[in-house]
Amino acid sequence: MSLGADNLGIRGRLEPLSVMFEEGQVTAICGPNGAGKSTLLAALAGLIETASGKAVLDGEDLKNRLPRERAQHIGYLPQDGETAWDVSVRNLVSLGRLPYGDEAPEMVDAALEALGLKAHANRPVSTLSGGEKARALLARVLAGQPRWVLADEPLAALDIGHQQALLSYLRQTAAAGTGVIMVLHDLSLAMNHADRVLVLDRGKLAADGAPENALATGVVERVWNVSANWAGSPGERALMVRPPGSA
Ligand SMILES: Nc1ncnc2c1ncn2[C@@H]1O[C@H](COP(=O)(O)OP(=O)(O)OP(=O)(O)O)[C@@H](O)[C@H]1O
Repeated sequence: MSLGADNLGIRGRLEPLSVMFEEGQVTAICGPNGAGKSTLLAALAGLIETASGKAVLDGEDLKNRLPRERAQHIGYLPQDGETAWDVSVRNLVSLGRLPYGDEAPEMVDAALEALGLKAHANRPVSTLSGGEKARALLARVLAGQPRWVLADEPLAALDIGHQQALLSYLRQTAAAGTGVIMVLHDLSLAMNHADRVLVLDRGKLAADGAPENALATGVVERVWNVSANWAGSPGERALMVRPPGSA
């Protein structure tokens, strides 16, 4: 059971790269703005036409899978996700069951619970705050119980309490065998919560490995062009970034 990129390239956005992801792992994709993180994630979900190579699911070209089958395996949360209709939160989350053609209320309830949305279930999505809406969109993905969760900056709009709750839920999901791949800008969260980190820089893979290696100070300084060092101990690291020109 695997998902990966086989010499996958997107002209002008991502140099051809080959990488395999493992189920049961939480992988963070990091890198500066424009590095190609969203492009890679969308290509792994089969949503972008590739210039070279392919996305591969269980050894087979993802293009050969029917869209419905693809959606059953891969749950994709885009950056700045939008909702097409102003439905209730519960109905939005139920849409995550579409690939299965059922409403599986117990899975919808579990997703609402996991994202702390039970109290909001009957509210129209248009009345939610930015962070609540981000959680509702992620709950829709989780309600489908995909084997792969591909989430583009799922934590960006969340307060620190909801960030931690979501990270621990994703960790549990991974422990149950799901592959979690997420784009993260917060390098401390990636360092403390990912099993593996991919660093992209200007469309190329700059580092790939355990967080302590892939996000080593030298990599951070070179790729993000900042002066930085890690404080704290493993699992509780914080990135200290110094302003340009300071000693
Ligand atoms: N639809 C598109 N057509 C052409 N170029 C695009 C398109 N979307 C993104 N790009 C370009 O591809 C490159 C990679 O973009 P991508 O969105 O993957 O970066 P990112 O690492 O996710 O950045 P950010 O951190 O800003 O979200 C950028 O130079 C971007 O301008």
